[in-house]
Amino acid sequence: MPVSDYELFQAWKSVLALCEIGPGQTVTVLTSQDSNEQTIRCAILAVREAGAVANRLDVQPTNGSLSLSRDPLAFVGTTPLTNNPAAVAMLKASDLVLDLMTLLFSAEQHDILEAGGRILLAVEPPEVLVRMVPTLADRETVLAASRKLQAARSMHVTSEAGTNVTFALGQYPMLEEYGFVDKPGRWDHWPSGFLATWSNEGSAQGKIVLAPGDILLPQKAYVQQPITFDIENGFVTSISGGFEADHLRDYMESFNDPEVYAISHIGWGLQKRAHWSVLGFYDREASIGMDSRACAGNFLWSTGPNNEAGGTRDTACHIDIPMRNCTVALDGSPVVIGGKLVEAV
Ligand SMILES: O=c1ccc(O)c[nH]1
Repeated sequence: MPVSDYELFQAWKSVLALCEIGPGQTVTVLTSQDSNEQTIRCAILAVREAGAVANRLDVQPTNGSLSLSRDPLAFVGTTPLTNNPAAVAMLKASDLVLDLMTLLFSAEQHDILEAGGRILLAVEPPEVLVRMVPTLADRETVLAASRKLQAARSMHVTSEAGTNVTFALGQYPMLEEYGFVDKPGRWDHWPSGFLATWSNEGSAQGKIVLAPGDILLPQKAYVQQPITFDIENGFVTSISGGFEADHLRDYMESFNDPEVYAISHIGWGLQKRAHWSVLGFYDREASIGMDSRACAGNFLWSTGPNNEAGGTRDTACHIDIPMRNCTVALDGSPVVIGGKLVEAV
């Protein structure tokens, strides 16, 4: 169901205020062929309303003939900024980049952030953006959880379906996603509301069992039958189950890259305005599935790259797997029990 330009304009206004955008600053809206026209229009209006310079950089799409999925997060690493120094220079010269295209997991995103830039990704449909406009309370929730994760040296995840996996922690930074970029060098994603990190290299050990209703992204599917992942020394060593396991294996094997089986970010959802059921109401290509990634109480793990965290793995294949009904414990202390957040007392 659509939202009006007025609603989306107001949402962008509040996001830009949280990003502390004002007169004297320059914002570049980065777009490509799949960018949403209403989002572009309302973002630029809101930037001008804030008194900042509004530029638009439209880049040519890439990877279309390489990726087996049209989801922008299905094939990561190379982007229209790869080997495009003129475009990177413009974005580095901007105080804020509104990424309506998807740079996530690219070396160029890293370069721009390293140079002190700020990047806010926003590619979900306008009504999803409006429903989950970020708030200062979202930031407090994510940062409070992050303080616990930063202090932890191990994460243990279990479920009645049979998941029993451990991760050593401490080698990599936090991925704190609360929907706005309030300081130089920061990337964030609107909508979001979840926390993650990467497990220490080679440390993930155990088994993850998907139960019916757990989600595969970019497949945008609720699994209907169990899928079992054996995990040894930080890599998935086997994927077993029925048709969905075969389909996932076939897709990952198509990259012909052993790094696709590496464990990527691990964490849990904190956003109470995100809902598990949303995926079932959207066409596969209409959304990238942020409700599934952010909904409060999920255990979100993933496979593939760790360059986002300063690691060396930059495989193009990234699978995000949000799970229900898990118990997530940090050094033995649970933050999620049976798929429900442990509310801070
Ligand atoms: O916001 C995101 C989206 C996808 C992902 O893998 C991480 N963070």
